[in-house]
Amino acid sequence: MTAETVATTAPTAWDRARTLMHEAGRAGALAPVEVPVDDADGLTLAQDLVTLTSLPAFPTSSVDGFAVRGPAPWRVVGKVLAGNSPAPLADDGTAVEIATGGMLPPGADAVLRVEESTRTPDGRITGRLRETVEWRRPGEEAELGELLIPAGTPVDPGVLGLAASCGYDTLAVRPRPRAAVRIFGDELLVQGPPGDGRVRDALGPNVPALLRRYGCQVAPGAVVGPVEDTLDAHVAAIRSALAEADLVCTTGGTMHGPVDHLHPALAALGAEYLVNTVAVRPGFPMLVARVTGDDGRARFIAGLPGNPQSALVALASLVEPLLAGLRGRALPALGTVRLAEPVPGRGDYTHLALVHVDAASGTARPVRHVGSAMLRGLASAHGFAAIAPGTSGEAGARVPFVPLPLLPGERP
Ligand SMILES: Nc1nc2c(c(=O)[nH]1)N[C@H]1C(S)=C(S)[C@@H](COP(=O)(O)OP(=O)(O)OC[C@H]3O[C@@H](n4cnc5c(N)ncnc54)[C@H](O)[C@@H]3O)O[C@H]1N2
Ligand code: MOO
Repeated sequence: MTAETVATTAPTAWDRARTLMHEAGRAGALAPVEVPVDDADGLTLAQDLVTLTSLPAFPTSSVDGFAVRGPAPWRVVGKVLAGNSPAPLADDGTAVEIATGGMLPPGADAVLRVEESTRTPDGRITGRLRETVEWRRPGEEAELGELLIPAGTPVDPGVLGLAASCGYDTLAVRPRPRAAVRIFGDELLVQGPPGDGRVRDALGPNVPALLRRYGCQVAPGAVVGPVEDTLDAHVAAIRSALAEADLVCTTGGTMHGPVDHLHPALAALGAEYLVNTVAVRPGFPMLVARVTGDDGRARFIAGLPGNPQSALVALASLVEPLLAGLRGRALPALGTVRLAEPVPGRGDYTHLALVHVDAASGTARPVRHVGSAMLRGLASAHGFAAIAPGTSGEAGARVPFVPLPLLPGERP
């Protein structure tokens, strides 16, 4: 389907559109790069994390005390701190003082806790050994060569720590996709209150912030708008964005009004539609197209509708799965919520209804102010409850849930 085809094609079913986007992203997944472990947070593993040593790599005391050999009492013959490589304990009745994390000397057969030790009159130590083992044996956590985490897993601080602890200096990861944003609409103001037919650009601040939360890098200068409402200006704006980005998000102009130039601009750029309209409300005229660069690599253009809530629906429905694919990640799984109140369906379309989720009970309640031109409901919601085509959401029903990319502590 080329961009000459006007939107007379049937809209793609919403769940199908998510899968299509993820597949297209995977087909164009960004090439892996090798980065220092410290720089990998938030990226995606492009290699299996296989441990380079046993964990622990050597037997380590798990308490401060004495590593002993044979029966009590013991003569203290040395000291082992964490980081030392100790000499063997050669004789029964000897011990070394040992710190937590210290390597157990060969020959030691138990560790006595310092607080459970006493001195004998001749200066030896004695005490009753616990039944439990007071050191960690090599390989207890992982054996050398064991697969700890598979490629495709998001890297988070836990993964970083594990990678370092089992010997990695660098990791092969898929980088953050580079995103650019082009805002269309001559009616938009970029400062001051709206009035006299002009509205404030809400998407210039909103879309780049969301793209970052979906894992993109958005360079300074990568957000441009409002772009003049002419076809030439649209083509030039998208072309300059394609030169610097893996994903270009445009806002507005997805319909076929007198100043909606997106479709003709895509045709002029030789773009190929992957999805052109989706059977979802709000957000129906959303689209994603692909162009192949001179370097043979695919780049993507996501046409987000101008109505602000619809733009966000398009990000959550198409762009998030596309980015997951580009980053080498799995299609984000949808959780579910239980509806606290009925939510109407939207006929043949999926209805994405903004809801507030009660953290304790997991139940979802529709928020108010949810017109597609509104942002008030969005700013108080946790995500969208998805009401399938041909159904309506009954109170008590469990339905799929598309979360907004919120951080811990937001929207308590
Ligand atoms: N004849 C029809 N008209 C419309 C239909 C339809 O089916 N038939 N669908 C409506 C739907 S649904 C949507 S969604 C919008 C999509 O329109 P566009 O993507 O072409 O967007 P615009 O026309 O440029 O703008 C729509 C609306 O949003 C405001 N807007 C645009 N950009 C911003 C921004 N950055 N910040 C804040 N507000 C913005 C703009 O002023 C308009 O009010 O089309 C319907 N029309
Ligand atoms: O897609 Mo439009 O969302 O209903 O405003």
